[in-house]
Amino acid sequence: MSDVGSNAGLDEAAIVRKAKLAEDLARAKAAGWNDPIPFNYGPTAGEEAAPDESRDTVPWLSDAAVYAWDDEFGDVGERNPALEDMLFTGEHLQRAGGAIKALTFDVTVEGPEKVHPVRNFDDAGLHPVMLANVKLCQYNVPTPIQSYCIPAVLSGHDVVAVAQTGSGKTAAFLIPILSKLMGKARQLAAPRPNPARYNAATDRVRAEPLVLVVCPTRELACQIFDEARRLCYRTMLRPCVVYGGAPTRNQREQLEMGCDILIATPGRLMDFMQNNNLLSFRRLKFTVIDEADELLSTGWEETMEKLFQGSGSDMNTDADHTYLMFSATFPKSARRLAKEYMEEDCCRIKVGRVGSTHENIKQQIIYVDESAKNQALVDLIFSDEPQRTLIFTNSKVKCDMVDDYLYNKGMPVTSIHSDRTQREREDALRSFRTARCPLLVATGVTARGLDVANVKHVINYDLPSTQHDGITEYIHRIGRTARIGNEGKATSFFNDRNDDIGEDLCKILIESKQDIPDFLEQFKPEDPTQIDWHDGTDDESDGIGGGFGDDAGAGFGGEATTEEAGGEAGGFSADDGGFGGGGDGGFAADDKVASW
Ligand SMILES: Nc1ncnc2c1ncn2[C@@H]1O[C@H](COP(=O)(O)OP(=O)(O)OP(=O)(O)O)[C@@H](O)[C@H]1O
Repeated sequence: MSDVGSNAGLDEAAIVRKAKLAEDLARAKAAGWNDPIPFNYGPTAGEEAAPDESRDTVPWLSDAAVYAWDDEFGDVGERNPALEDMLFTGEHLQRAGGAIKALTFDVTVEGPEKVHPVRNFDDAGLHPVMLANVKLCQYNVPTPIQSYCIPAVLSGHDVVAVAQTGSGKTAAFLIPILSKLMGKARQLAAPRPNPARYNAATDRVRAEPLVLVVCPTRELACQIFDEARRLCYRTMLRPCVVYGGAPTRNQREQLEMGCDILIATPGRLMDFMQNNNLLSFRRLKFTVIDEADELLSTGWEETMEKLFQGSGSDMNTDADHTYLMFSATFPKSARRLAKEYMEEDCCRIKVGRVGSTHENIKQQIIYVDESAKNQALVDLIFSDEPQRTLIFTNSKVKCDMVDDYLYNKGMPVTSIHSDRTQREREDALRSFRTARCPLLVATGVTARGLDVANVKHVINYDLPSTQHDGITEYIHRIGRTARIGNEGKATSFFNDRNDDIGEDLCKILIESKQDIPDFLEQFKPEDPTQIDWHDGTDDESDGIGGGFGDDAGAGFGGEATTEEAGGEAGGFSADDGGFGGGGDGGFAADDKVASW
C-alpha cells in the first residue's frame, strides 16, 4: 500500500510515483470520492490476523443482539425501543424502489393442490406479532414469490421455489415459518431457563432448534440471521447463526442460551452436529436450503444426506418435518439431485424463467483486452458519479491486484475473498455497507445472496467462465444491484477469452431486452424469438417431480397453474412504496397480479 508523506530518503522514481499518487488522490477527491482507507490484510490464508487498529473492531456478527424474552411476558414481549431502532431503522437498510418497467413474470405453481396467492400481508393469515414485524420492516406488499410461498408454507407443504435475485426469497420462507411457530412457541420450543435471568455459569442448555436454514456463504448466513432477528422481534423465538472462520466459542455460547432458529453454513454445522450435547435436531420442524443449487452441487452431499435422511443424527424424520429449497437459479443437474431429496408431491413455485434476470438491471458488455482492463476500470468508475460499486474478478490474486490498483489511484476501495480471515471479510463488508469504502472488489464468494442497499453498479472485471458456473454465476453477480424494485447497472468486460459464455450471455441480453454489441452478434441465436436454453431451464422433462413446467400441467399429477404476475390490476404503485396493491380478490389464472 502506498502513502503520501515526506520525500526524505526516496529515489527519483519513488518521488515521481508519490507525486502521481497525490495527483490521483486529488482527482478522486475532486470527483467526490471519499478518502481511501488502508486495510493491512494478514499475509496468511485462514489464520486470524493480529488486531489492526485501522480496522473496525466490532463484535462478531453472530453475537449481534437478539430480542431478550422474559417468561413474565404474556403472548407478546414488551417493546425494546433501542433494539427496534437497531433492527428496523438506519440508512443502510434495503428499501423497495419505485422502478417499475412493466415487468411481468409468469408465475408457475405446481403441486398437490392449488395455492391461493396472498395479495397483501393483512389478509395472509399471519400471526399478529409477525404482521407487526413485517410492518416494522416496511414491507408494504408481498413480492410475487412471497404471495405464493406464504400460503404454500402456511398450509404445510414442502416447497421448492425459484425467483429472480433480490425478489425477497428470504422473507418468503421466514415469514410463514416463523408466523406458524409464533402461536406454538411455548409448547414446541425446548425448555430453557428464563432468558431474562440467564446465568451463563449454571444455565447452559442444549440447542434444539425448530428451524434450520442452511446456506453456502458466511455473509449470507449473517444476512439471513439479521432478517430472522427482525422477524422474531417481541417473541420468545431465539435465532442463532453459526458459520466458519469466526470463533466457535462465541457461537457455542449463543447456542447454549437456547436456539429456536438456527442459520448455518454447512461446514460449521457439521462440526457442531458432532456434539450431541450441544446441538440436537430432534425437535426440528422446518429445514430450509437456501441457494439450493449451489449446496446440492458443491460437495456437500454428506451434509445434505444427513439433513434430509437423518442418517447418523437425531434428526426429526417424522412427517411433520417440512423441507424447503430456494434459489434464483436451478440448473438441471441440481434439479435432478433436488428431486431425490424432495417429496414427489412438493409444491413447486417459479417466478419467471428459472435462471432469468430482470429489466431493472441495465446490462452493458464492453470489449476490453486483458491488458487494458485496469485502465478501462478506472475510466468506467470515473465516467459516473461516486456510487456503491461491486467489482468481480475470477481469482483471489486478481482480486487483490485490482484492490491495490484502485487504492493506488486514490479510491476508497476494499476487497473480499475466501483467503481473507473472517474478521477481514466482515470488516470489508461493513465498510462497503456503510459506504466508508463504496468500492468492493470480490471473487464469486460474495456473489450469492449478498444484499447491500444501494449497489448502483456491478462490474464484471472478469466474466465468469463456463467452467465456473458461467451464466449462472453471471446472474447471481449482476443480481447484487437493482434489488427489490430498485434500478442499477451491470457492466462486463468481454474479450476473446470469454467466447465460451458468449452464447448464453446473448440469450440473457435478448431475454431482458438489452442491447447486443456488434462483437457478440456472432453468438446470437438464429431465431431470437425461439431461444433454446440448453441448460434445461426450459426443458421440464427431467426436473423436480416433473419440473417447473411453463406448460400448466406438464409432467404433474397434481394441479398446476400458470399465472402472469405483472401489469394492470396489481401493478406497482409508487405511492404505497411496495408491490402490487390495487385490484381486489384472489389471483385467478388469467389475473394480472403484483408486479415490481
Ligand atoms: N415485501 C417486501 N417489500 C419490500 N422489501 C422487501 C420485501 N421482502 C423483502 N424485502 C427486502 O428485499 C431485499 C432482498 O431480499 P432477499 O435478499 O431475500 O432477496 P433474494 O430473492 O433472496 O435475492 P438473492 O437471490 O440475490 O439471494 C432485502 O433487503 C429485504 O429486506
